[in-house]
Amino acid sequence: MFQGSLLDRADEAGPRPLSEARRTRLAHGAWIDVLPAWIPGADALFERLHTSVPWRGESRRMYDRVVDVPRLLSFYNEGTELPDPVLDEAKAALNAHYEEELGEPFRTAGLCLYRDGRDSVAWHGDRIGRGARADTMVAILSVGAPRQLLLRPRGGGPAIKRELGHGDLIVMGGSCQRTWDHAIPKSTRAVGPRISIQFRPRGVR
Ligand SMILES: O=C(O)CCC(=O)C(=O)O
Ligand SMILES: [Fe+2]
Repeated sequence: MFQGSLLDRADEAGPRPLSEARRTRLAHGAWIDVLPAWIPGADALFERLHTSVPWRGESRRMYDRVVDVPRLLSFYNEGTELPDPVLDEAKAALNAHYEEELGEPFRTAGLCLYRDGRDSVAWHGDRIGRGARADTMVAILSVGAPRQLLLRPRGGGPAIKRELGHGDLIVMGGSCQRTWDHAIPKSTRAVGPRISIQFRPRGVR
């Protein structure tokens, strides 16, 4: 389906079919699919997103203080144009592969920019919406510097770790958002910027 598409780059291997993603079943009905180096042209995509996305800082109330969220954000709701055609193609490919299992399409895209190792996301599940109650999927495309994604069962138990590298895809599925938490920890090493693109169905945040 990518023939002649924007994801094709003559100088690189073509995009890997999503059927090559490896599924790991986790406890409590959660699973992750991982497909390293999913998209070609990741360098150019990173550069375009880094410069053209209207990145915003956010602050959140934490107990009695207001603190800056340690990353920059940009959210593309359904019905709004994605910031890059490669993201439209990525979403279409994800829907072609996952929509039947998911029961609905991915519709929104949340983008995060981790400027360096001090940026992070704390332990959480995507439970603002339906992910708190129902099985769902969150598909994350990473570009830029590799960072660790940690996952741990909410009820306690050891964490698992996956390095998310340039062009990699991870899909969290099943009960993952309500029975597991995930985090991108800060890194004390010198790391360059990373952009993550999270595709979610309607009503999942
Ligand atoms: O940056 C990532 O890969 C994870 C981001 C995340 O968990 C979120 O925005 O909910
Ligand atoms: Fe998340």
